[in-house]
Formats: sequence, structure tokens, C-alpha cells
Amino acid sequence: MVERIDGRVVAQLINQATKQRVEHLAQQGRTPGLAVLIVGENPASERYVRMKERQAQRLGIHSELYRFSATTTEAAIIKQINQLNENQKINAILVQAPLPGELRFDRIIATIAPRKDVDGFHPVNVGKLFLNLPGNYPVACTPLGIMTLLNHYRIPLAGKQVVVIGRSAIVGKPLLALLLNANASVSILHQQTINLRTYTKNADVVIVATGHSGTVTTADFKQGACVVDVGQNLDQDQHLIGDVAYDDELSQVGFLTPVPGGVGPMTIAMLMQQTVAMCEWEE
Ligand SMILES: Nc1nc2c(c(=O)[nH]1)N[C@@H](CN(C=O)c1ccc(C(=O)N[C@@H](CCC(=O)O)C(=O)O)cc1)CN2
Repeated sequence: MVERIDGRVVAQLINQATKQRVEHLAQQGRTPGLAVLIVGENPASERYVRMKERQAQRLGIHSELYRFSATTTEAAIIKQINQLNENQKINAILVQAPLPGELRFDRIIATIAPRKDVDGFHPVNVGKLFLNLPGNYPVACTPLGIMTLLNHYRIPLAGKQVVVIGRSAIVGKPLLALLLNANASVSILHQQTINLRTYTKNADVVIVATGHSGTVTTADFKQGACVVDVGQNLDQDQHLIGDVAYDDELSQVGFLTPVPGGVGPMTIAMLMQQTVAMCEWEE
């Protein structure tokens, strides 16, 4: 029988622990500070940013929101980041993705001080992750959330066949590094991969992060596989659905993360946890 991986429950456990760490820092007169930059008026981004602000407030994390119009310049955003890099009240900075128009996310991210790059997207932090260097550095929140969920549900990774569908800088690529560092045998599939099923049918774990509903279906998985759905898509009725289309033969699957309530809540729990950790690392 399929077991549902409950991201809401695990996120709540993480948030409770994060709140205690914030209280411990408060006893030393320290408050973690998160700055969120949002550009344009993407409704999904607006929603995620509101969720980040609300969760920061619940946990006692100081947060600041910086809004830019869709017609702003890279220089204006970078000027703000430079100020935040020097701001003592802020130890964590993120730029909400995606950016509108021609704005280059990579060029903007590269101006965040690596020690304040709470999303773990800066090339220095990505490089450390890929080299599996020891020490403290931030790691992309959604991949970290997925690893935390798999660990919580005791899904083995060492020596297992893991397939990741999607190669984004936010999910697929950092996840590749984390899975390799956990000794999994990893295949990354993408738009030009021919016949996804030849890979997914042999995989112990399949992680789907394409942003397209119906990328794979129940029949594409091996019996007992663990399926992690990172998708956040809206159907015709504006209901949130994932990238995986499940049919009635659900018994094929061993574990699955639902959408909503799977990976999504972990992203913000990891963001808060990492904001606090980065404040602790400063001492
Ligand atoms: N700078 C970043 N931009 C983006 C990231 C990121 O990690 N850093 N990830 C995504 C969006 N995202 C956070 O920013 C995010 C996505 C989904 C959820 C979530 O909790 N989803 C819920 C449903 C929420 C709802 O009610 O709409 C779920 O799946 O249950 C949180 C954060 C892209 N951009």
C-alpha cells in the first residue's frame, strides 16, 4: 500500500525546533534577520513571499521586504543587495524567483555575499556543495527539504538508483549534488531525454521537478518506488497540482509526496531553519 509522505507534519517539527533556536539566540541578544527581494507582480511569487514573511514573524525572525517594479534595472536591485550585504540586522538575503523580463537571476545572485546567500544559489556555495566540502554553508531550500523528508521517512539512498527529472538551478542541480553526496547513483533527465520511462522504471526513487503536470504517470514507476513531486501547477479550475499524474493503479507506488502538502511546506521550513543557522554561524 502506498504511504503518503506528510510534508506539513515534518515542516511543523522543523519549525518548532527553529523557534527554540530563535529563543536561545534571543537570550544572547541576537535576532536572525531575513531580507526578501521581489520583482514584478507574479501572483505565485507574491503568495510565497507572504508565506515567508508570515512564517518569519511566527518564529520571531526579523524580516524585511523589498519590492521592485517589473521595469526596474539590474543595477537598482544590485544596489539594494550591496546595502543589505553591509546591514548588520540582516544575515540572510534572497531574491524571489522567477524574475520578469530580461533581468538575469544569475548575475543578481552573484552579488549577494556568500555568507548571506540563504537560498544557497551563489556560485561559491553551489561549488562547495558539489565538492562536498566540510563546514557551514547554505544549501538550496527545496532540495534540502526533499533530503530531510527522505531521511525522516527512512528512505534509503546509498547505492540506490535515483532519477531526477528537471535540471533547474533551484531544484535539479543542487539535488544532484546532495544525492551524490548521500552515495546514490543519480540520473538527471530533462526536456531532451528520449524515453523517460526507460530510466524511471528502474529507479528506487523518482523526483519530478519539471513544472509541467503529467510529466510522468503511475505506470512509469517500478513497484514500490518512492515518488517525490516538486510540481506547483494550477489546473483548469485553479487547483494546485503536481508534475505527476496518478491513475487508479496507485498500489504500484511505495511512497509519494502529495501536492499540496508534500515538498512545498518543507521549502519554507528549510528557509527559516537556514536563516537561523546562518545567524548562529556568525558567532
Ligand atoms: N528565491 C527562491 N525562489 C523560489 C524558490 C526558492 O526556494 N527560492 N522556490 C519556489 C517557490 N517557493 C519558495 O520560494 C515555494 C513553493 C511552494 C511552497 C509551498 O508551501 N507550497 C504549498 C502550497 C502553497 C499554496 O497554498 O499555494 C504546498 O505544496 O503544499 C512554498 C514556497 C520558486 N521560487
